[in-house]
Formats: sequence, C-alpha cells, structure tokens
Amino acid sequence: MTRRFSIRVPATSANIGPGFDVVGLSLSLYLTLTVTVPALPDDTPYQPPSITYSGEGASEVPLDAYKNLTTRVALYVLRCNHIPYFPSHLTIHAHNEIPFGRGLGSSGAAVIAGVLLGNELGALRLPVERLLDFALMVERHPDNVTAALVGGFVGSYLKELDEEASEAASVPLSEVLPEYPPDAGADWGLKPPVPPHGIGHYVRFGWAGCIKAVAIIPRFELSTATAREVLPTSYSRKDLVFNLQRLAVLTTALAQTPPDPGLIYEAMKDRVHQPYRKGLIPGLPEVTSCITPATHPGLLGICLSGAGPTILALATSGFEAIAEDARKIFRGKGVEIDWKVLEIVGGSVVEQKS
Ligand SMILES: Nc1ncnc2c1ncn2[C@@H]1O[C@H](COP(=O)(O)OP(=O)(O)O)[C@@H](O)[C@H]1O
Ligand SMILES: N[C@@H](CCOP(=O)(O)O)C(=O)O
Repeated sequence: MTRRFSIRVPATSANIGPGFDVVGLSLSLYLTLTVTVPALPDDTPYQPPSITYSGEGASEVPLDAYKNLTTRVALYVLRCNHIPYFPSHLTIHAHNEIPFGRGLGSSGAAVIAGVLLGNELGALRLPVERLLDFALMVERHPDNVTAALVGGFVGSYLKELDEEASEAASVPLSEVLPEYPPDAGADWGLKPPVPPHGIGHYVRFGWAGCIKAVAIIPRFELSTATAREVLPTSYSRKDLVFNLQRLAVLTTALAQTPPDPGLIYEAMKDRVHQPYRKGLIPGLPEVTSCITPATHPGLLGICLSGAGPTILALATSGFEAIAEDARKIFRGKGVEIDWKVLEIVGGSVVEQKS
C-alpha cells in the first residue's frame, strides 16, 4: 500500500542571551515535508527520490537527494540501521517558512526533519533519545536540534563520552554525511559512523503562556559557522560567572506569571557570544541596549537569536513598538529588517496520512 506522511519541524531560537549552546526555544515557523512512498511491483526498476521545494531558501537548496541536507541525514540514519538506500520512487515536497542563516535554526530543523524522515522510511521506531544522538552527530551544539525535536523552552548538555565513543562522535561531518553518488546502488562500501548512545540529555523548563517572541530579522544572512569563528576559545571567570548567574535565574523567571521584566531584562544579558558577534551585526549593541522595559512597556528582555543576525525580543505586549524602533536603529546602520510575532510551540510532529 502506498504510504503518505508529513513531518513538521519548528524553527528555534538558541542561547536566549546567557545560555550559549545550552538553551533553545521552539517557535511558530515550520519546515514541513510531505512524503509519499509508493507501493510498486517487485520488478519496477529503482528510481532515486524526487524532491520539490517551496518557500524560504527555494532558490538555493539542492534538490538532489544525495546533496540535500535533509535527505542526506535521512540516508545516514537508514545506513546506520542497515538499510542502504531510499525506497524507490520516493517523493518529498518540502515547504519551508524558516529563513536561512538568520539565527532561527533552519539547519537544525533540516537535520531533525532528516532524522525523522530516516526513522519513518526505515520504520525504525527509534526513541527520542536515539533520534537526538543522530542529530547530534551532524549538528554538534544541542540547543537548536533538541528544541526543534521536543519543543518548548529546553536546556540540554552533551554527555562526556569515553574514549572510544568520543572518537566515534568526532568523525568529520563530511564522513557522517558523504554526498553519496546517485548511481552507486546499494553497495557504497563506506560504513557510516554509528552514533554512540546517549550523547545528549535535556530538560524542558516551564514557560509563561503570555510571553511571545518578536523576531526582528535583518535582510542578510550570517552563517552559524562564520559567527562561531569569531568567538574566543577561553573566557575569564568573571564573564562565565556573569552568564551562569543570569542563566540560572532566567530558566525559572520565564515560567513565572506574571513575568518580571526587572528580573528578566538583566538575566538575558550575555558576555560569552554577543560581544564578539557585534562586528558581524551592525546595530546589535544599540538595539539590545536602547530597547528596554522602561522605554517599551511589555518588553521583558532582548538578545541575539542563535548566532544572529536576528534579534529576539521576549514580550507580553507592545510588539509593534519594539519592532519598529528596532527597525529605526537598524536602518541607521544601513540594515533593513522584517519582523514577526511568534508563539512558543511544541516539538516536531510526524503525521500519517491515509
Ligand atoms: N530546509 C533545508 N533544506 C536543506 N538545507 C537547509 C535547509 N535549511 C537550512 N539548510 C542549510 O543550512 C544553512 C543555514 O544554516 P546555518 O548557517 O546554521 O543558519 P541557521 O541554522 O541559523 O539558519 C543553509 O544555507 C542551507 O545550506
Ligand atoms: N549556540 C549556537 C546556536 C546557533 O543557532 P543558529 O540558529 O544561528 O544556527 C551559536 O550561538 O552558535
């Protein structure tokens, strides 16, 4: 019987100020795959997947299943589970609302979509923890992928692995995700590195339902890799303590009703990544320091979203004033923006269609 299913993965905002590589928030923009696996007579010649794509990134995303990030991740999951190739005549339509390279977790969503696709195509029934292991072999910071998979406001850490497991987990991404040749058939020779078990661990924090996220999205891309290259490799104790103090308070403060702007605004400050990224994002220090709960009633706190360039303002009201004043500051620096008010949503959903 022909199988049809959809996979819907949310956008995410990582860090939320002091929680660099630790916390993530799932947001109401989605990457949605609609998948069909036709039932075919046994003697039908093999045909590789056909991908169509609409929405954000449509002009740049590869439609070759052996080059596309999502399908390469799916094939990696299948191959680690002894299934060497995609089902024949597979069709996938991807519709994407998450802008590329803006700090809203587009690559994390593509990776989670791929892990869930592999899990469905192979009927693997992997538990959430194992799905996360696969995602963490590809995207090494857990904040985006964990929030995209399980949803909500999430904190995660990577387990320290023993020597053998760390070696397996430190395989270069090019080996985890080789660009398999489309005509190579079932016997590619290369054995994929199977992830160690239990790489990532997470907990979901509470979230006060009245808090929404205003995403202020500059009209330029900044790759996460570039925005990580500018970070130092060591920090002063003073700066680490500054962030730890704020993160500890923030994870509970965002669950309280009514939320306290006096507590949250200060708790969303950061000294680990934002100061080093300001050279890549004109207007970043001005937007985060000029828009405050005193000047903008309803604002709780403001930070860089993920690696940027998007700015995330958490607020209970006054969304338009926050975003339009951020627009003025960015415009003064020659940067145009778009903005959206987003909800905090649940995690990825796989739905079988009849
Ligand atoms: N839906 C998708 N399908 C395929 N590739 C994607 C998809 N979404 C993102 N990517 C890849 O991820 C890149 C962006 O990743 P990254 O620099 O980490 O930024 P961010 O995750 O903040 O949007 C894109 O340029 C593209 O190569
Ligand atoms: N902790 C990471 C988060 C990157 O998120 P993205 O949405 O920009 O990919 C970082 O700050 O580098």
